[in-house]
Amino acid sequence: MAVASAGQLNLKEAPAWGSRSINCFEKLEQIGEGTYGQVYMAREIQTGEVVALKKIRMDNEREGFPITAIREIKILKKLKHDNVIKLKEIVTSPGPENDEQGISDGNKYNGSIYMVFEYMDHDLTGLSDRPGMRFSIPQIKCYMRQLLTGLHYCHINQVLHRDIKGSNLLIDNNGILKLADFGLARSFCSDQNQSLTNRVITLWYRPPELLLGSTVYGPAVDMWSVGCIFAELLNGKPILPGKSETEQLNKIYELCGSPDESNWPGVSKLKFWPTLKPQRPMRRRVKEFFKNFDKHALDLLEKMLTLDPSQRISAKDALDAEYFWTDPVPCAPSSLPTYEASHEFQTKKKRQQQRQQQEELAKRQKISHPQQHVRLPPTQTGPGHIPLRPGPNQPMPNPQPPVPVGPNHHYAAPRGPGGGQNRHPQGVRPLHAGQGAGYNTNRGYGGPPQQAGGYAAHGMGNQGPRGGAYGVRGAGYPQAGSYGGAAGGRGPNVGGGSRGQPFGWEQ
Ligand SMILES: Nc1ncnc2c1ncn2[C@@H]1O[C@H](COP(=O)(O)OP(=O)(O)OP(=O)(O)O)[C@@H](O)[C@H]1O
Repeated sequence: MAVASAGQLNLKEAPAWGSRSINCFEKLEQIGEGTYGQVYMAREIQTGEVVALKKIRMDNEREGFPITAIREIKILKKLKHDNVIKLKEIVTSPGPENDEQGISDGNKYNGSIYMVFEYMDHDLTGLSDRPGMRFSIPQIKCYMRQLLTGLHYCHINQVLHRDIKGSNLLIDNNGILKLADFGLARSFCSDQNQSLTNRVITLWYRPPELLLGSTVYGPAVDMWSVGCIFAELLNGKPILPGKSETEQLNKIYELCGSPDESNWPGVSKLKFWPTLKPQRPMRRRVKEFFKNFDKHALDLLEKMLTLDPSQRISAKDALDAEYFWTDPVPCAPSSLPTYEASHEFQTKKKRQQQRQQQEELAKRQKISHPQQHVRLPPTQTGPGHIPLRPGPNQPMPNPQPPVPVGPNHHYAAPRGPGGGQNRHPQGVRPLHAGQGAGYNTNRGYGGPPQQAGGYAAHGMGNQGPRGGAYGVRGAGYPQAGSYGGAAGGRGPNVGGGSRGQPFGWEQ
């Protein structure tokens, strides 16, 4: 697997704009709806190849072509890795287009522009939300390792993703996971304290340094999000589903303890410290909240959810963590089961329809408790396998739900070496407001409601640094147990990346 050396990217080179028309493709169905525009599954007429078309929304753009799209194209043209989505080409439509209802897309620039991507069968959120879906521990390890491998590649190529969340992690039916949606990504210089906006990353996955107003930062911001995804996979639902930035920080304090100058030197100098600092000292309770996670999973999680970004584990070091090297080791992607296509947009739509039907039924029956959406924790068996009977390590109900994630939440029980459990939600996207903060890492790399607070919500081979082979599947693990929490959908993109705005000034 290609791991590019630092400096390999030339982000200044203009992307090669496609000369082909959208008419070379036949749209099959809509699979995504983002701040950016719609995403369609489509077929290339000549070759029959199935692709994903992402339409670049122009209607909000007072300043011409959106800078986020320019960044995404430039960055994706240069990133070439099995765990990063491949941008195949750009195509244009000759004139204004109509949607399925025949309504004009309102594009004052007449033509539309589409990014053509390789098609991926699922996103992690859509896959997780499939009814009855449960991941196995080797499967979670497999996804986590691919996520870290792709992110490590981005970081050594001086690209920050800045919107890691389940719906931006695409998975195909060969078990390959790819990082997607580079609309908020930025190139960064590890040796310069460039100021970047702190209004990035979907709220639930946003690290404390950004919430506290830091504008000089680096790869550690993505590693916080990875920690949230990891815990969510093991936990069965999002771990920090804040509804506002203040609530988000409070949830972080409750879980990770209160930051202070002793555990995070410099924290009290951050812009929003005076208003958003913890109201009382709180102790770190990660181990307590997730006591059913196995030891190696917890060790790694602790290092990802480290408050001080300069002490947070890097993607490279995470790949070396014992977690990935103890049984059950990550399974090979090709050994994972295949699933019917599942994208967040579709699973959400299906859920909405189901809810409506249930509400109607309840109205008719004068009962008002429509069923909540439930996510299941991981199994302890092989990938994708649903045991018929719970095993001895069935997850125990948490006596006191640690993180305010929802009613009836049960955590999966610890299992043998290396186990975890999982599942998750989503968040909101920040608007780029403005600048960035410092990032002081000692490390090698240069080191969610959906909108809140005025933001627009809106290979494998995958070997880690140790290069080991995939191996053992975790056969014979006991089932992780039932998971009762309501998944609560994907959270607010509160303050996530600012996509729907004029962007020229955003960092
Ligand atoms: N290459 C692809 N293959 C299959 N599905 C895709 C692909 N790219 C995107 N999608 C689907 O479309 C959704 C939205 O895509 P993307 O995140 O790139 O758009 P966006 O406008 O930036 O959305 P958001 O504002 O939610 O981040 C994804 O979550 C995924 O379900």
